[in-house]
Amino acid sequence: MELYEIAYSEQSNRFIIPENAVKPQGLSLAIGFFDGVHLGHREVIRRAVSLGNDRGQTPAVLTFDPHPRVVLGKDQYHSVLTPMEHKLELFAENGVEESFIMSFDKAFSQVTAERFVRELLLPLGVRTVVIGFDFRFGHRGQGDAELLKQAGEGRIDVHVVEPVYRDGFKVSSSRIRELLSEGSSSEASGLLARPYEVRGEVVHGKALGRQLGFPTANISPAFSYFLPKHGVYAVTVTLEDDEEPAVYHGVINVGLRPTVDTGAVEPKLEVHLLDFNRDLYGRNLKVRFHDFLRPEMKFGSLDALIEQIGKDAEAARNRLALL
Ligand SMILES: Cc1cc2nc3c(=O)[nH]c(=O)nc-3n(C[C@H](O)[C@H](O)[C@H](O)COP(=O)(O)O)c2cc1C
Ligand SMILES: Nc1ncnc2c1ncn2[C@@H]1O[C@H](COP(=O)(O)OP(=O)(O)O)[C@@H](O)[C@H]1O
Repeated sequence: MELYEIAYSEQSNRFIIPENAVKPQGLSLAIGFFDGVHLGHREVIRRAVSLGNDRGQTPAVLTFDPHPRVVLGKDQYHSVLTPMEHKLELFAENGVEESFIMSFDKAFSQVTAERFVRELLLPLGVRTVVIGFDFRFGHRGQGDAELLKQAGEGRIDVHVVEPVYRDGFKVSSSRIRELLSEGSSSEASGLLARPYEVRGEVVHGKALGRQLGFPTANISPAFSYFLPKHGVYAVTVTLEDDEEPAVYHGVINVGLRPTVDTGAVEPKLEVHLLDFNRDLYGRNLKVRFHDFLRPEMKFGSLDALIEQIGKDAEAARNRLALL
């Protein structure tokens, strides 16, 4: 998949479009923020890919970085379900051949919807656009499907994907956040069409884990992730830099470790891999959350904690055997 970065220059009052991004055969473009790349997003992307393939246009995605809410100051501590690097992988897996990352800053947020169409989409050679039912773009979100059609002057065929429902709920990034914060990780996986994933590097902890009989790799998240409800989960783990990445089974605790830490405010992610005994310091891990096993608790003694971790490991083993 090709990747292009697009910026809006406040100084010259125009979009900076890489020259090789413009393709004569035209683009079939899905536009959106796509946090989570969930079932609804996949439908938007799938439609752009299949229309592109039918029409001889290159299937492409245009997305924004960072999230508009962060730049516009509406959400200072915004956390994401899928950082850009992961989103791009999911786009490629779904048949996208070109991705455009529009750098979202204050200057771009002032650009009108008409100008976005005339000065970016048309010059890029966009012939087909697919958006979700609630997608808005341009200054103050004034752009919608109707405006896209008008500003495209008949040269852009616009498709709107209707909401996708699951179990009576509209699939959305906020529904997925809600499910994750309730510990409903397997329901969240259903909406994501994959288990929720967090990536990060293994850092040193208090070296207590080995003493307890359960070494735990402490993960420092590589991005500002939305974290699931504090508690214990059955997880699968891949070591990113392994030549032939194997999938390991494990059990993770996400939380403040009230038994061993007092007054911690930053949640920790600590994973114990089953049937595994290797040094992981400095390695990059991908952790996939399967079942929620139990909430985090404060134990009266380390022995009680150790006993419970043993049970958690067995529960994870049993759940993951069913995968
Ligand atoms: C499966 C699992 C479950 C855990 N559950 C809890 C818990 O309920 N309460 C708690 O205070 N700590 C819990 N912990 C965290 C342990 O207290 C922590 O991993 C241990 O103290 C090791 O610390 P270290 O990695 O800094 O050496 C859990 C850890 C694991 C691996
Ligand atoms: N089965 C395993 N699961 C997780 N980490 C393991 C495992 N076996 C060995 N390790 C290693 O042990 C480290 C964790 O040991 P621990 O005593 O909990 O120390 P700390 O939490 O201070 O890093 C991991 O970072 C990893 O390098």
